[in-house]
Formats: sequence, structure tokens, C-alpha cells
Amino acid sequence: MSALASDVGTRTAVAARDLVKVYGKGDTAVRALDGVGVAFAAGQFTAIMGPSGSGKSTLMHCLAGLDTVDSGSVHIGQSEITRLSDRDLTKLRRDRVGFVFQAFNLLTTLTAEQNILLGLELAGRKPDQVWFDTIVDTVGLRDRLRHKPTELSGGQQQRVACARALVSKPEVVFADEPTGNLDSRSGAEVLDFLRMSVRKFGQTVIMVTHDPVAASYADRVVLMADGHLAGEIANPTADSVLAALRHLGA
Ligand SMILES: Nc1ncnc2c1ncn2[C@@H]1O[C@H](COP(=O)(O)OP(=O)(O)OP(=O)(O)O)[C@@H](O)[C@H]1O
Repeated sequence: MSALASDVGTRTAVAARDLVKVYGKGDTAVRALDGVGVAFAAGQFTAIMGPSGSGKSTLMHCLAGLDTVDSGSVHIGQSEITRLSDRDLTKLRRDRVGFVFQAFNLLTTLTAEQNILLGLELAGRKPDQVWFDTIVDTVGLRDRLRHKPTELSGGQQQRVACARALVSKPEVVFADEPTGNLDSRSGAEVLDFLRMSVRKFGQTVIMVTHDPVAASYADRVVLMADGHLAGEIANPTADSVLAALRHLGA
């Protein structure tokens, strides 16, 4: 069992308290987050869902330190990221957080292997070869490591992005619509990998998705509506998620 796996269920990986985020001013102001409090346990796979405009992306961006909040706090582990300077926040995102985006965001001039290792290199850290090999074999990229992104399918590119997110053993991986640009088979492979990274390696994953099938891979679904938390579902199925979304009018 990895060090991460031994933490399962004993630790809060990410916590938000009374989060408020307002876009714009005066008559046109939008309260994208209107007092959100939510905690994410270490070693769990959580999906954030809700109708369009309910605040899912804003919540994820604030949790990950990609956007500032108007009030409230976010902790990643023991660090209150809402109090960090820009410099410290950049360092925390680089060293302690992994990201998977809908658009893959790979560098086209680098090979798959170079893309996976770039973040560690920029941080001046040496990759753990055993861990690198474990990830590469788990995502099934061994024979694609020397390929450039344009020589890979969308699903393979997203698996490179997943490997890149995990190679630094981050405290949490944030995935923003990771299957949004993939066909259902490639999407299932990416979701299988994210779930395996949680079950087998004790990783913590927080994913925004519109897709009830994608959400059914998670251990827990957190529902948003109008900038509020509108409930949650443990051990979700595609049907239970769909029913909850219908109830919210999505
Ligand atoms: N940069 C911005 N400037 C102004 N308003 C914004 C901005 N970003 C988001 N909003 C508004 O904040 C609210 C929440 O948006 P957010 O993108 O977080 O919702 P979402 O649930 O992720 O939506 P979707 O499912 O459509 O991606 C929406 O009303 C949106 O229009």
C-alpha cells in the first residue's frame, strides 16, 4: 500500500468554508458562489455536478487556487490557500496539485514522456522511476512515450495528461470535464484510470462533469445549484445522479 493509501478516510484533503465569489458589480453582479462549505476526504473520488451556471467550475477554480475568492477560506491539507501570496500559490499548485483539463493542454513540441515529466523538471525534482513506470503501465502508454501529441488519439492524449497530473504524487488531482472531448470508450478508459488511481494508489480526485455516467465512477457526488450546495449522493449510479439532476431542474 502506498503512503497515500494509508491516509484513506483519516484526513481531509481539501476543505472550503463559507466561500463567496461574485463576478461583476452592481446590477450585473453574479454570486457564482454564495456561501459554499464542503470538505473532500483524502483517498476519495468526488464528482461536482449541477445545472449549467450553478457554479461548478467557479468552485473548482477556487478550490484549486486558480481563482481568488471574495470571502471564505480554502484549505489544501494544512495550508490555507486563500491566504497565500501569488508566488506561494504558484508553488503550491506546482508541487502539491495535479490538473486534468477538458482540452488536454499538452505541449505539442514535446513527446508524451517529456510532457509527463515537464512539471517535475520545472520544479527541479527528480522523477521516482518506479512510480513513473507504474503510472505509464497503468494508463497503457508504454509504447507511446516517444510520440508527440499530434500522433496520439484524444483518449491517449488525455491519458498522458492524467499521467502528468499524477507523476508528482500530488495531494489532490482536479479534473475539469476530463471526458468532455472524448468518445464514450476513451472517456471510460480515462475514468477507469482516475478511479484506479484512487482505489489502488490512494489518490484524491475532484472532478467537474456534466455526464451522469462519468459521475457514477466517483465515490460521492456533490450537487450545486445557484451557487449553493444542493445535496450529495454517496456511491452514485448514473440513474441516481440523473434523478437528482432532474430534481434540480438541470
Ligand atoms: N469570468 C466571469 N465573469 C462573469 N460571470 C461569470 C464568470 N465566470 C462565471 N460567471 C458566472 O458565474 C456563474 C457560475 O458559472 P460557472 O462557470 O461556475 O458555472 P458552471 O456550473 O460551471 O456552468 P457550466 O456547467 O455551464 O460550465 C454563471 O452565472 C456564470 O455566468
